[in-house]
Amino acid sequence: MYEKITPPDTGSRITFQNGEPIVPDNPIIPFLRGDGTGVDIWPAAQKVFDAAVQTAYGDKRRISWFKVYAGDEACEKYGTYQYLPEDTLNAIKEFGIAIKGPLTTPVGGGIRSLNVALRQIHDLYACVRPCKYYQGTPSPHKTPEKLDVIVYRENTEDIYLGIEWRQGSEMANKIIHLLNTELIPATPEHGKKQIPLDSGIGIKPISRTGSQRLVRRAMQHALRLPKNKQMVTLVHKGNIMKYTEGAFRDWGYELATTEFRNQCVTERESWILSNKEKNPDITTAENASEIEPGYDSLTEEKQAAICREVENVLNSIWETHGNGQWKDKVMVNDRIADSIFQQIQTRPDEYSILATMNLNGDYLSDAAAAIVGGLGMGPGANIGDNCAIFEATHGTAPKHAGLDRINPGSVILSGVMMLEFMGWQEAADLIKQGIGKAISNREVTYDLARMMEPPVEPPLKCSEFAEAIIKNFG
Ligand SMILES: NC(=O)C1=CN([C@@H]2O[C@H](COP(=O)(O)OP(=O)(O)OC[C@H]3O[C@@H](n4cnc5c(N)ncnc54)[C@H](OP(=O)(O)O)[C@@H]3O)[C@@H](O)[C@H]2O)C=CC1
Ligand SMILES: O=C(O)CCC(=O)C(=O)O
Ligand SMILES: [Mg+2]
Repeated sequence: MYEKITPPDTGSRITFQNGEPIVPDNPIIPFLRGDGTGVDIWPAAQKVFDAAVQTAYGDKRRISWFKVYAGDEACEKYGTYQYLPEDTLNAIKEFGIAIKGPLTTPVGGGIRSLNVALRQIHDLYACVRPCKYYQGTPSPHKTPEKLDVIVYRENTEDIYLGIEWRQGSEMANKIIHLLNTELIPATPEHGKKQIPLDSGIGIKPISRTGSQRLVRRAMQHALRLPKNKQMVTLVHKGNIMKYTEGAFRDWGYELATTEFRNQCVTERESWILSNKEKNPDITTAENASEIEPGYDSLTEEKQAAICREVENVLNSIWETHGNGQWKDKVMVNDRIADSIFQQIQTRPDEYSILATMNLNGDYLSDAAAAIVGGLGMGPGANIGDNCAIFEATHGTAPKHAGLDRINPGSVILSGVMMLEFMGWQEAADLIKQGIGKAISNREVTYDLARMMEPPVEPPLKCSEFAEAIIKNFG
C-alpha cells in the first residue's frame, strides 16, 4: 500500500464512529515534521508527548509514531515537486489521527498551500484554535487572563478553495469580459459597476452545507463548556459581502435555532424575552422599538417586520425559554469581523466560541494568540468526521529555523488537544501542568523571555523548554 514508508511493527489504527475516535492503547500516529522550524519543534514536542504518556500510563499505553513526509522533506525523499506524496495522504487516512509541523507556502506564485490541501483532501472542516492564557505568560495585553476563546474556523472553502486566475491570463480576461458585458449589466443592483480590466480574479464560495456543519460542531462544543462559557459568536463581514459572509451568519442562526432549538437562544431573542420579563404588559411595538436601534425612523414595512419578529419569538419560545429559562441556554450572537478584533481586546471576557469563515478565522486566530502570549502559545486542530490533524497556528518562522531557539509550545499544546481528543486526559494534564510551571519559573524560550519583566537572560533553547516541561510534570 505504501511506496516509500513502512508503518511501525507495533500498534494499531485509530478508527472513527459517529465522528468520535476509538483509540487503542498502542495507536499508530503519523507525524509530519514540517519545514523551517519544524526541525526544531518536532523532536522537542515528541519527547514531551512520549514522557507524558509514559508518566501517566507506564507501559499500559504508548504511541507508535509513524514518520510521513510533506514539503521539503518529501521532495528529498520522493523527488522534485513531490510535496505531498500519496503515501502521506494514505497514511493519514488509514490511521485517522495525525500531527504536523508547519509547511511553507510561497507568496504570489508557486505551489498552493500544502496545509490547506491536507485539510481539504481529508475534509477536516473545523479548524479549532483555543486561545487561553497560562498564568505568568508575558503578554502585550493588560488583562490577558480575561481572554478564553476558541476560534472555530471553517476549513475547506472560502477563498482558500484556491480558485483564482492571474491578472492578464486568458481565463481572467474571459471572466472579466463575461462579468462586464453580461452578468453585471443583467443584475440591476450592480448598476454600472465594471471590473477593472487589469484585475486578478479570485472566487469566494461560501456554502450552506459548509457553514452549517461548522456551526453545528461549534454548538456541540459550546454545550460541553461550563455554563458561563456557553456562547457561540458568528463572525462575518456580512454588511459588505452579503451573499457570502452575510449568508454565513444567516445559515448559522438557522442551524442553531432549528437543530439546537431547545438548547440555545439568540441575542435578539434574549432581548425580546427579557423585555417581556421586566414588563409583562409591554406591547409588541414597544418591545420592537427596544430591540431595534432607530426603530421610530424606520419605514412602516420595516417596523411591521420587527413586530412580527417579536410576536414570533414570544409565540414560539416563551414557554421553553421565557421567565429567565433562556439564561441556561447557549447564547448565539453575531459580530461584524472588524469589530470582533477590537472586542476581543476591549471586552475579552464577553466571548467564548468564535465561529468564522476560513479567512476571518485565519486572521483572528493569530490576533487572539498574540493576546495570550504570541504564536508560540497558539495550538490548533483540524477536525473532520473521520479524521483529524493537529497543528499549531503559526507557520515555519524561517528566520529561526535550525537554531534550536523557537518556542515549541504551540505544537506541544496541539499535542495536548490531540491527547484530549483521544481521551488520554491524564497525559494531557501533565503537559499542561508542566508548561504552566515552567512559565511560572521563568523557564521560557526567547519569545516569552523578551516580554518578561525583567527579561529572562539567557532564554531557554527550544529543546531545553521541552525538558523543562517534562521536569515540571505533576
Ligand atoms: N499551518 C501552517 O503550516 C502554516 C504555515 N505558514 C507558512 O509559514 C511560512 C512563514 O510564514 P510567516 O508569515 O513568517 O508566519 P510564521 O507564523 O511562520 O512566523 C511569523 C513570526 O511569528 C513568530 N512565531 C511563529 N512561530 C513561533 C513560535 N513557535 N514561537 C515563537 N514565535 C513564533 C515569530 O516572530 P518573531 O520573529 O518576532 O519572534 C515569527 O517570525 C509561510 O510560508 C506560510 O505560508 C503560515 C501559517 C500556518
Ligand atoms: O498554509 C499556509 O501556508 C498558511 C495557512 C495559515 O496561515 C493558517 O492556516 O493559519
Ligand atoms: Mg494563519
